[in-house]
Amino acid sequence: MTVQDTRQVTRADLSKQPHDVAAMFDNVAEGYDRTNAVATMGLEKLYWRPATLAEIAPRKGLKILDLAAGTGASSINLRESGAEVVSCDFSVGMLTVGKRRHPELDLIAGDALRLPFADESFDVVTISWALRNVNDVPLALREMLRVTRPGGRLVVLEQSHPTWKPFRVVYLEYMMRAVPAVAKVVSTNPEAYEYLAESTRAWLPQEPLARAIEEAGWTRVQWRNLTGGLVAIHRAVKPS
Ligand SMILES: C[S@@+](CC[C@H](N)C(=O)[O-])C[C@H]1O[C@@H](n2cnc3c(N)ncnc32)[C@H](O)[C@@H]1O
Repeated sequence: MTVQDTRQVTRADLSKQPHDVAAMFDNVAEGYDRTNAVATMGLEKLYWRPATLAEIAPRKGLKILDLAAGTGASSINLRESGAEVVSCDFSVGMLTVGKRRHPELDLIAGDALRLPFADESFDVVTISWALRNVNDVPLALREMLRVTRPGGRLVVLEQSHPTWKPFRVVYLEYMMRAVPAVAKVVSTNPEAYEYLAESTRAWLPQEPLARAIEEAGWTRVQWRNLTGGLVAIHRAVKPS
């Protein structure tokens, strides 16, 4: 075992090394759902997740992959619709908490860059607050395309860039810098929230992300801004 293997990784950096990202989420797993609720001032539960659910339009008969599903917070409502839901993540810590909170979920350990699923296995693939964390976004988008059936859909929920410039500057330059301070009060691992803020500031705005999705082979790419672009939902279809 190397020194690298034994150290406690409390946060990843913008190179998003998979080992560091997984270890960071292992460390925040227990408090993840609570910190999310506080840091988003309830918007996550009240608005952003329901809006994403509406885009996915889950129903009985659909087979849905919730990629990077973490503690299952993004999967549970999908499952309640009667759809068949597979939740995949590479943080065993997040999956362990997810299994304890939602024993009914079908949780599978796997890497977004090398999905453990056959081609064309799913009707819909969705990924919430996680595409930003992979270190090869085009490869992740191609992997999601591979496991989706022709005509199947992609739905991505992600932090984004506010559309009104004055607010964008305040949000990205000031409010994002306050996230670690809030996390110090509500999280046992505030360093991870420094990463959240940095990765949000460095993340692709709406249009470049739409282009990246298209370049990966998806068609009919569209997006919808929520709360002035604080988050955005991108959707696309796999060519038939
Ligand atoms: C911010 S959490 C989001 C969890 C969940 N989707 C939600 O909406 O609450 C990001 C998740 O992405 C996972 N993740 C990041 N990169 C990944 C990868 N390459 N493969 C699988 N999971 C990954 C992390 O382990 C973490 O659980």
